[in-house]
This record gives sequence, structure tokens and C-alpha cells, in this order.
Amino acid sequence: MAWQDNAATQPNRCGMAWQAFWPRQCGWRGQKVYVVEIFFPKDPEGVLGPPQGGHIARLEFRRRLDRDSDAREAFQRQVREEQERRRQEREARVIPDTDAGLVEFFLDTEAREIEVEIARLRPRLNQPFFDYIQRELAQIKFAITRTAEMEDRLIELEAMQKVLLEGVEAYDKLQNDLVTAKERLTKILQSSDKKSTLLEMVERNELNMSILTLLDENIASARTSNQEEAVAFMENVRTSILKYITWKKMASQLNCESVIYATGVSSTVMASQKRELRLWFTVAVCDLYECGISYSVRCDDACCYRSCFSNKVCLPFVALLVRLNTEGGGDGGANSCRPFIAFVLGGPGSGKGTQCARIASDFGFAHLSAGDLLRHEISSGSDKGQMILDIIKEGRIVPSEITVELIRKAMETTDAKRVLIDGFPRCEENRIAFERITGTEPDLVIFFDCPEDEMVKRLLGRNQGRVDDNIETIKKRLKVFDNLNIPVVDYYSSRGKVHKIDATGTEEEIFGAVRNLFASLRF
Ligand SMILES: Nc1ncnc2c1ncn2[C@@H]1O[C@H](COP(=O)(O)OP(=O)(O)O)[C@@H](O)[C@H]1O
Ligand SMILES: Nc1ccn([C@@H]2O[C@H](COP(=O)(O)OP(=O)(O)O)[C@@H](O)[C@H]2O)c(=O)n1
Repeated sequence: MAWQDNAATQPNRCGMAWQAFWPRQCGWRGQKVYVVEIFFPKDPEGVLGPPQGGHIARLEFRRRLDRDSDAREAFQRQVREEQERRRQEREARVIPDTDAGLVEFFLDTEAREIEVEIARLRPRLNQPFFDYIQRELAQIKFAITRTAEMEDRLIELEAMQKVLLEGVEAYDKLQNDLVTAKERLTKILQSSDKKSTLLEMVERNELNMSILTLLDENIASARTSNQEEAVAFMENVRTSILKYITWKKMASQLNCESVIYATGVSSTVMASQKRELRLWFTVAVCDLYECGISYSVRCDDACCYRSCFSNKVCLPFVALLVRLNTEGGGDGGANSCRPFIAFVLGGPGSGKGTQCARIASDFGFAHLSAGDLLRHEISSGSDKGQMILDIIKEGRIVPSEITVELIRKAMETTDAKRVLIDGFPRCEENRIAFERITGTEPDLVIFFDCPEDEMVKRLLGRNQGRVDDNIETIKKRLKVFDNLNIPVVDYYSSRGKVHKIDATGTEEEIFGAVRNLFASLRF
């Protein structure tokens, strides 16, 4: 496959604004002169100079080019010739060895060539060089008397210093962007499961215009060398990337706090989101497989909601739930949203409680542990207490209505904007009851993956006097976990919500992975 990394050969793409200052080239020494560069759409490098006419003339010219193939060819030839002439001119220039010489070199550089020269001479534009300019400027500024010539020199040096500093910064940024873009694009092109790679990158906010630009260059280069298959393949990837970027842009335009992607959502599941939609959510329903946005609708009432779903949307589709700025955003807080909900799953002893305590303290989550709520119910002496105790002793699962009610009440009493629900849902019945009773779904599911022998070791060493931390009950709990909890994890995995974390290693190491996850989710 064609591969091209154009960072060094195309410095012009920075689009810097510094052409505004370039005294020497305008021949107006002694005054600040502003040269405004007008971009001509069909001549992006400006090789033909500024346009001769106004807006109408430019449009006319563009139309003629579009119509007339001879004119187009002649125009392209002219562009090529001009590019070649400039290349030769550049090569003929002698690059000085000294800082003083380099200052003069840049002062004599035509404004339109500055970007190219900055890119070419970037290694020479280092701190000692800028210190040199600074010293010369200081000498002029602190001179007891200043001649007119010194005034001129001050103006041109200051202008050049500004241009070079801004140019270097823009060039370095472009280089960094391109290096990152190249790595990311390579990852996409080489991945065996492109869809999930793209979704992962979307979640980490890694898809941007730099990747697209680089991909375009590679498509163009493959096309030039007649690599049809590579072109078709890369164009497919391009369509997908563009789609995700558009989503992201849409989200940012809507001033969103977080973006949650759920794959493979069915229309019935979407219907269960109705309540969320009413609570000022934005739903963008996109067709994943047909590539391209079907439509996007901002749903803030049931009417919008109906029109959104009465439209025929291909299934399976991806629903992108964009939660509007809940912290005082959206409708100004009058119609405030439910908190961000993260379910924390994992086998008994996998370290859920331990990690939740740290997430709560570092990321401002309220920590609701289903097990703790049940144990609290037992110790409160309520009439359900004895029944719950009997079930926990046997490692079985407490009826969902009881647990969900306890969670719902606890959620109501917290005003936290983010909630961790630890050890829940334990089974499909738990999950369905939660969705039914609260009318909502988790935004995120964290799954701590731990081998059985490690979990047993940890539980036996827990020493919290729990009635269920004995080997008999532990065995039963592990079985219940395998049979009933794993299907819940699978369910959320299929919807792209699960973030699996390896729960072996020290508490600190595991929290490192948790921290990375939250950082990638922009917490
Ligand atoms: N990474 C770890 N390595 C060793 N022991 C751990 C680790 N994380 C937690 N533990 C210990 O294992 C036991 C079970 O952890 P806990 O967080 O209560 O698990 P869970 O909530 O999943 O049942 C506790 O005694 C805890 O201190
Ligand atoms: N959603 C839940 C969570 C816990 N439980 C009960 O509470 C017990 C302890 O759960 P827990 O989350 O505190 O502890 P671990 O089993 O994760 O160590 C479970 O074994 C179940 O009997 C439940 O029935 N339903």
C-alpha cells in the first residue's frame, strides 16, 4: 500500500497569519506595512500571484476552469511550471552558516516562501538563534541615540522575530499532529476489526482532521500509482472516519459534557430511553453499516422523540447518546438530568469495592454498593432483613425488586452528578428490573477481570467478619457469578459499554488502569 508522510514536504498547510508583517518584501522600509494575502481557491499555493479581478471575476474563472478542459490543462501546466521555478530558486539560495547570516537570509526571503524556509531550516531556528536576535534588538533598544536606520532595523527584526516564533510553533505543532495522525492511521489500516478500532478511537477522542488529511494524501498517492484496491479500501475507511468525526463535531457544537456510544441498539431499547430523552438528551441515530449519517435530532420533548423514531431508520444502527451539559447546561438546570451512572462488575473478591473507594475519592463519584445496601437493610432490622441474610449466607441473589428499590432510594438521596453502582446488576433479572424501575441504563460498565484462585485468596483474607466469606459460600458465589453475572457483562459488551480491566496485580497497578480509563473518558 502506498504510504506517504508529507510532514516535511508540505509546510504550507499550517496556514499561518504572519504574512501580515513583512516590511522588506514590500519595499516600504521605515513603516509598518500590512500585506494581506488573498487566497485563490484554484491556486492554493498562490503560485499565480494574487487574483486580478474581484469576486465575480474569480467565480467566472473558476467556472471556466470547470467547463473547459483545455483551460484546465493550461492552468495546471502553469502551476507546475511555477512550482518548478520556485523549487529551483530555493535550491539556488545559499544557506549561511552564521546566525547573523541567517537573520539576513530570512529578511531577504519572500513572504510566500517563509513557511517553506522555516520547514527547511527548522533545526537552525533554535534557542541560540533567537537569543542572537534578542541581543541585537536589545542593542538597538538601549542605544543612547537611535538613527532612522536603527528604527528601520528594529521594526524589521521585531517583525521577523514574531513571524519566525509563530512559524516555528505552528510547524512543530503540525509535525506532532502528523506523527500522531500517522500512528493512528496505521493502527486503523492495520487493525483486523476496523469497526471496533474506530469505536475505541472515537471514545478516546482520537479521530481528527489530521488523520483525514493524511489519509487523503495517501489516497491521492495510491491513485496516482494506479493502486485501485488500495484506493477503494482507504476510501471506505475514510467514509467511516468522516462519519465519526462528524458525530464528534456535532457533539461539540451541542456543548456536550460526554458522549456515550452504544452499538447494536434495537428500537425497543431506544424506546426505554424515552425518559432520558425527555430529560434533555440529544440522540443521534446513525446507520453504522451504510456509512453516513441518517439524521440527527435534538430531542427535548416527546414530540421530537416520536418524530425521531417514526422515521425509518435501518437496523442495526448505532445510537449516539450525547448527554448535554448537565452541570448547569442544557435547559439551564430546570430540567436537570439524572447523574452519570457507572456499573462496576466483577467476581466476588475481584476488588470492586477497593477500586470504587478510590474512584469515588479521585473522580468525585458517589459510591453505592449493592452488597452494602443489602447488609445495611439487614442491620436495620427491617422485615426483609432476615430473608436477605438467609440469601446472602447461601451466596444466592436477592430478589431484584428489593435491591433495585434500595439503589433507587440511595440515588435519590445523593446529589452527586456521577454515581458508581458496585456489584450490580448481578444477573439479567437485576438488569431488566433496574431499567424498568429507573427507566434508565448505565452510561458505562467497568468489569474487573480476576482469576478465580486470586478471588478466593482475597476473600479468605478479607477479615471483615462477613457471613459469606467462608469457603463453602465462596464456592457458591463463584458459581452464581459464572452462570448469572457473566451474561450481563456479555450483554453490555455487545452494546459497547464495557471497559474490562485486568484485576490482577497490586491495588495501585489496577488503579493505574482505572485512572487511564477515566482519563480517556475525559473525567
Ligand atoms: N489488587 C489487590 N491485591 C490484593 N488484595 C486486594 C486487591 N484489591 C483488593 N484486595 C483485597 O481483597 C479483598 C476483596 O476486595 P474487595 O474490594 O472487597 O472486593 P469485592 O468488592 O470485589 O468483593 C479485600 O480484603 C481487599 O483489601
Ligand atoms: N446485586 C446484588 C448484589 C449483592 N447481592 C448479595 O450480596 C452478596 C454480597 O455481595 P457484595 O457485592 O457485597 O460482595 P462480593 O460478592 O462482590 O464480594 C452477594 O453474594 C449476594 O448474595 C445480591 O443479591 N444482589
